[in-house]
Amino acid sequence: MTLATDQQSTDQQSTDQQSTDQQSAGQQSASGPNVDPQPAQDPGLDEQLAAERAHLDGSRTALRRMRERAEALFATGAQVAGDPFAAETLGRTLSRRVAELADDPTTPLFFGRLDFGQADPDHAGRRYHIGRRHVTDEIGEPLVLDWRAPVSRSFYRASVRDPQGVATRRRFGFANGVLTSFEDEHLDRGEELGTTSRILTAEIERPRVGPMRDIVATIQPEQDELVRAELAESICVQGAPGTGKTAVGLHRAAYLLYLHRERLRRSGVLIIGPNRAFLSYIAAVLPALGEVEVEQSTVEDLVARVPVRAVDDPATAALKHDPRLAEVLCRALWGYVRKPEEPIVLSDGSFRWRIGADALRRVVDEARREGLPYGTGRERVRARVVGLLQQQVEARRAESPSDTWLRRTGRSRPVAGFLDEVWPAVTPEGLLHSLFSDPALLADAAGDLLTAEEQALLLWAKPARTPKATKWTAADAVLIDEAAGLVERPASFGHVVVDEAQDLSPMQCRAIARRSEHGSITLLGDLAQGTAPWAARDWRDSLAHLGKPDAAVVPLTVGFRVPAAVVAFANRLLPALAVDVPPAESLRRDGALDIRTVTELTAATVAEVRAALAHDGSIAVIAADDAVDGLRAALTDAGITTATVDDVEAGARVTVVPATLVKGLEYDHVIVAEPAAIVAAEPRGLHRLYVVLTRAVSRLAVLHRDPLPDPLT
Ligand SMILES: Nc1ncnc2c1ncn2[C@@H]1O[C@H](COP(=O)(O)OP(=O)(O)OP(=O)(O)O)[C@@H](O)[C@H]1O
Repeated sequence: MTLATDQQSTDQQSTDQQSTDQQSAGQQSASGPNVDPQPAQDPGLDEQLAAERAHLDGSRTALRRMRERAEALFATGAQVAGDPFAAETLGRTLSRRVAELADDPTTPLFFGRLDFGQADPDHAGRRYHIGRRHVTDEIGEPLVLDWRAPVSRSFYRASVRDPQGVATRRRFGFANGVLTSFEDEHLDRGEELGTTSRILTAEIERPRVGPMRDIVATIQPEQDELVRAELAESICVQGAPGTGKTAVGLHRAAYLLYLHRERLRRSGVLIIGPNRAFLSYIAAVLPALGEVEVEQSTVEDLVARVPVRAVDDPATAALKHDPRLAEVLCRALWGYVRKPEEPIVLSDGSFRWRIGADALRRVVDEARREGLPYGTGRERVRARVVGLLQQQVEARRAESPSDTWLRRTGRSRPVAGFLDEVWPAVTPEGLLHSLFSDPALLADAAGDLLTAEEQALLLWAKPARTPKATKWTAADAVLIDEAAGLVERPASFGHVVVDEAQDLSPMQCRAIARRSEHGSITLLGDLAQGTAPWAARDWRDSLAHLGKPDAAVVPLTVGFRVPAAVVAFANRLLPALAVDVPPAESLRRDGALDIRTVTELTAATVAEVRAALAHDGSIAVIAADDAVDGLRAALTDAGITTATVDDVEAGARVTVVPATLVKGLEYDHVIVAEPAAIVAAEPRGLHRLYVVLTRAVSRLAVLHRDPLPDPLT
C-alpha cells in the first residue's frame, strides 16, 4: 500500500477549520493499519504528487479550452442553424454543453487513477485518470475519463479477488480543489483497503456544511451495482438511515443520462422527494456531475392541478388514499357513457345525412373496447361518426368533402349534441365534485366497494356549487390526478427516482406509475422510517401500485452517516416499529451520544447549541413542530442566528427543524429536544423519532424533561 500526503499543505490546513478533507487525511495518514507510516518523506512519492498536480493543471486547461470552444459555437449557433426551430434546438444543446463543461475550482477534476496490468487484453499497460466528466486534449486523447464510462467501472468494482485487469488503483485526496495526497492499492500484489481507505474515511467524516455533495470518488461496490443497473431495470432499495440511498438514486440518474443521453433527453428523468426542503438539499448533486436537466418534484407538486385549501380529517384522508378509490373513480367516469338511443340527423343544404342508433351503438362499443383514455375515446367516437357521414357524402356526390366540411361537421350541433349525450366531456375536477356531492352517484360507483359509512366519509355536508369554488384537500388533489389520468394519459418519463418512498400511499404510487408507464423507476426508502398514516409495510405492495411488480428489492446495509453508538441507540426503537428490515452496520466508530435529563428544556437547548458551536459543521435543533417557534425565539434572544430548514445556502450554522421536515437531511451535531413530545405529536410518532435520531453525522444530544419513550429506556 502506498500513501503520499503533502506535509506542507497538511500543516497549513490543520489551522483551517473549514478545510476538512486534508485535515482528516493528514490525521489519518499515519494511523491506518495499511498505511505507510512516513509517506511524504519518500522522494519518489513527492515526485509522483507533483506529476499528478501537473496532470490536474493540464486537465483544467484542456477543460477551459473545451468550454471556450462550446461557448464560441453557442455564440454562432443561431446564425448557422437553418430555421428557428433548429436554432433553438441547437442553442439549447450548446448552452447545456457549456453548462456541463463548467469547472468548479473547489471540486477536483479527477479523484482516481487506474493502472492496467500488461496482461489486460484491452488496456494493457494503460493508465486512466477517473473524474466527473471527460476531458480531452487538443487531439482528442483522454486526460480524464468520465466516472460513468465503461472502463471506470473497474475503479469501483475491481478487487484482489477480481482485479479486472487493474494492477493499481489510486485515490486522490483534495483540499479546496488542490491535490494534496494519494493512496494506492496494488491489487496485483494482493493489497486492498476496502472501507478502511483513509480517503473514504475522510469523506465520510468530513463536517457537513450546506447542501448534499456527490459521492463519485467513493461509491462502494454494492452501491455501484445499483448505480449501473440497466435502464430497463426497475429497482427498489431498502436501506437503513444513512446507507446512501439518496446518493445512489442521484448517481443512478446521472449514470443513465450519460448512457442513454438522447433517449432520456426526450422522455426526461424525474426525481421525486418528500418535501421542498429536501429537494433544495439535494439540488446541487446532479449539476455537480454535469447533469443540468433533471426535473425534481414532490408528489404534492406533481399532482397540483388544483390549489389545496382544506384539510381532511385523518379517517377521510386515509380512505381517499385507499386504492379502492381508483376503481370508484374509474366506474364513475365510465358511468357517463350511455347507449345511443337516437339517430343522428344532419341537414346540409339540400341534403340530409343520417346515422341510425344501431350503427352509433357499434361505434360507441368499439371505442370502449379499445381501452382508450376517456377523452381520447370521446374524440375517437366523434371521428368515426364524421367518417360515417363522410362515406355517405362520398357515395352521394362522388367526391370527398373538404377538410373544412369534416371539421365543421364534427363540431355541428347534431354531432356535438350526440356526444354530449352518450360520451359527455368530463373534467377531473368535475368528476370528483359530482361524486362527492351526490350520494346516488357515489353509491352507483362505490356500492360494493365502500361501506355506507365510508361513503358518508367522502360526501360533503355542504358541497360548493362548482368545482372551482370547492376547497380541495391534498388527498383530493391525488384523486383529481387519478381522474385526469383516466381522461388523458400523462407523458411518461424515461426514468423516475422516488426517494423516501415508504411514505407513499397507494394512490400516490399510482400517480407516479402513470408518469413512468413506459420507463423504469428507482424506488428508495426504509420501511422503518414510514411516518405517513398509509406508510408501506411491504415493498411488494408499493411496487404493485407503481406498476413494477417484478422489480428486485435490494438491501443496502452499510451506514455512512450515523456513528455506531447513535445507531445502537436509535435501533432500540426498531422492535416497536413493527417492520421487517435488515439491520445495518455503521462504518463510523467515532461520534458521541449524550442523553440528558434537564429541568429547563429551552435553557438547556440554548446551552447545548452554544457548546456545539465550538465544533466544526452544521447544528440542528430538532423538536416537535409546535415547539420550533419557541426554541428559535430563545436562540435568537441568546444572540444565536438560526436558519430555516428550506434555506440550505444560509450562512447560519444552526437550523431549528420541525421533526416532520427532517427526513432525508443530516447535520453534524443534532440536538433532539423532548423526544416524548415528538412521539406524542402523531400516530406514527415512534417512527418519526427513529428518523429524528438518525440525522446525526458526528454527535447526538438528546435533552428531555419528560421520561424518554418506553422503547428507548
Ligand atoms: N460511498 C459513499 N462515500 C462517501 N459518503 C457516502 C457514501 N455513501 C453515502 N455517503 C454519505 O452518507 C450520507 C448519507 O447518505 P444518504 O443521504 O444518501 O443516505 P440515505 O440512505 O438516503 O439516508 P436516509 O435514510 O436518512 O434518507 C451522505 O452524507 C452521503 O454523502
